[in-house]
Amino acid sequence: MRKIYVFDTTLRDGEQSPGVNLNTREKVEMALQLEKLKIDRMEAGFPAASPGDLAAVNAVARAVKDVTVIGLSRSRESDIDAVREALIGAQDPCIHVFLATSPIHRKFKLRMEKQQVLETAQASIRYAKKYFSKVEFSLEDAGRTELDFMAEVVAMAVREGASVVNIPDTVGYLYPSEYGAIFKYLKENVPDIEKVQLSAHCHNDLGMATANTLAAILNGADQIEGTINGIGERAGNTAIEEIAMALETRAEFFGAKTGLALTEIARTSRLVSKLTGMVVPGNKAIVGANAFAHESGIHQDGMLKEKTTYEIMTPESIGLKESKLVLGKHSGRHAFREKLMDLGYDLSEEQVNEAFTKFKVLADKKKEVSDEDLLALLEEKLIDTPEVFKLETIFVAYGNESTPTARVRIATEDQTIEEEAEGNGSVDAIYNAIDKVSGEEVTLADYSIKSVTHGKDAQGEVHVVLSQNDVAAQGRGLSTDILEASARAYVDAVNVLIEKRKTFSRRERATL
Ligand SMILES: CC(=O)SCCNC(=O)CCNC(=O)[C@H](O)C(C)(C)COP(=O)(O)OP(=O)(O)OC[C@H]1O[C@@H](n2cnc3c(N)ncnc32)[C@H](O)[C@@H]1OP(=O)(O)O
Ligand SMILES: CC(C)C(=O)C(=O)O
Ligand SMILES: [Mg+2]
Repeated sequence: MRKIYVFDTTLRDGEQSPGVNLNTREKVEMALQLEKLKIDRMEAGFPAASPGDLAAVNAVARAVKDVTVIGLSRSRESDIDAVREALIGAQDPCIHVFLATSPIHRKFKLRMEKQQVLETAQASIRYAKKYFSKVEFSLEDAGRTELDFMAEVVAMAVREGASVVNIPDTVGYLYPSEYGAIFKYLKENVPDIEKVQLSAHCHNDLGMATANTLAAILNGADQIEGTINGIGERAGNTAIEEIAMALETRAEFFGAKTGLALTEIARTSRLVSKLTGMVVPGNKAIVGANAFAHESGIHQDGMLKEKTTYEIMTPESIGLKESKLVLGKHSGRHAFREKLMDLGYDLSEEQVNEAFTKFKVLADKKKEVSDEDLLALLEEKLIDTPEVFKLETIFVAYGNESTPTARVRIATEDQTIEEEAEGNGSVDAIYNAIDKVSGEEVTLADYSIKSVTHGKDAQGEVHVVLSQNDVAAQGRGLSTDILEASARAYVDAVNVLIEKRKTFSRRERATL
């Protein structure tokens, strides 16, 4: 299998993303992660840009051990000197010199004729070769350069001893077959072309950076340049993770692979996003949050039966834990039942159907139904919580100069129990009395009350959350009297808690 060298320019072209500015510490942190990803070459910055960038490139050069560290330079001696200074201490230094070759850039930007471009590039490669054994030369805007002139410049770079010649589609203008054809043309028309590695460097202005880079590989490119998450100037650069996974997933088609440690992809992507502040879109290939998430019922059913029905690569292969089945309005019963099992609810067919109907009503109102939504849905008597305790009566004695006292009568399956207790307030007294009846040791984790109708006789709804060890349960009580609503909510939560405890121990037994 042919090896494709990976030239990462996250720290240089990636940093050219508007609004991104990495300090030395951040560049070093990223460089060390890129080293773990096992990229071959790393462009750490543009030392002539500022003293800060020069220092950052130097810090990276000294920090990484197993990667070639590269500094970018215009075709000017002063820029080359800046790279020399920046790469002091690098284990394997390389300089990247560039000059634009297209008619538009020659005429308007450089104000140079073809001959002048050729001579300037030649002089800079010669100067760079005095100090570096590895020199990469880029023909900026090669994509819009006349083929014969491009071949002339590439031939000169080969003669001058460049180790890599890069053919950038600087403005993301080309279509894959056109870009691929350039590599084929150079291979066939430039003498001694085998003495250099040919490199592909694409931008994503028309969304074709990945396709163009793959076309270059199919036509003999030895190296690809890109960034993690595809960040970079304007619409960004080729996303390295997309190339690596395309080659991996379609190895039989491309016959080439990178040497990347693929399981470091997700971690590297998260770090780049964190340090640059550039959020990865959910639908971004490979590293977007939805890249391994499935929402629709037919897909989820397929996934549950056989993952390869809807996944061409595994989340594990890029260092993620597992695929996600997201519950939403397009989901079906298979995924719904699976989720209930995950949450510890082993329900009958009839109960699942009842819960599923209510879930669809909720899913119509919400974009995504979370685990918490489902738990609330289930606890709202979607499963019949058996009433272990049934509140029959309460009596409360309260005076502002006496200790509140409550008496409750509660029925169980085979008896009726009455208990009395005092408390700091009326609700506290009621809850102490209920605790005496149930014998459960619980903590009141939350208590809230709201009126659900209007007027003086409004109904009050009390919501409580009780906890016991790792189990939490919610209860609701409704009454025109808030003390009764409080008592009902508490008894309801105790019943839910007892039922949940049973479910959890069933599940634990099942996993033993
Ligand atoms: C396609 C790419 O991504 S190329 C890399 C782009 N990255 C950057 O530009 C980031 C770093 N750049 C900078 O910090 C600044 O532009 C600097 C320090 C390099 C130069 O700043 P200044 O000297 O103020 O020049 P400025 O940026 O305004 O103009 C660029 C000059 O370089 C010239 N130039 C552009 N490319 C090259 C080149 N490859 N070789 C030689 N000269 C070049 C331009 O023609 C222009 O020259 P002029 O002043 O004679 O007209
Ligand atoms: C400096 C060069 C290689 C570049 O980034 C481009 O042409 O896009
Ligand atoms: Mg670029």
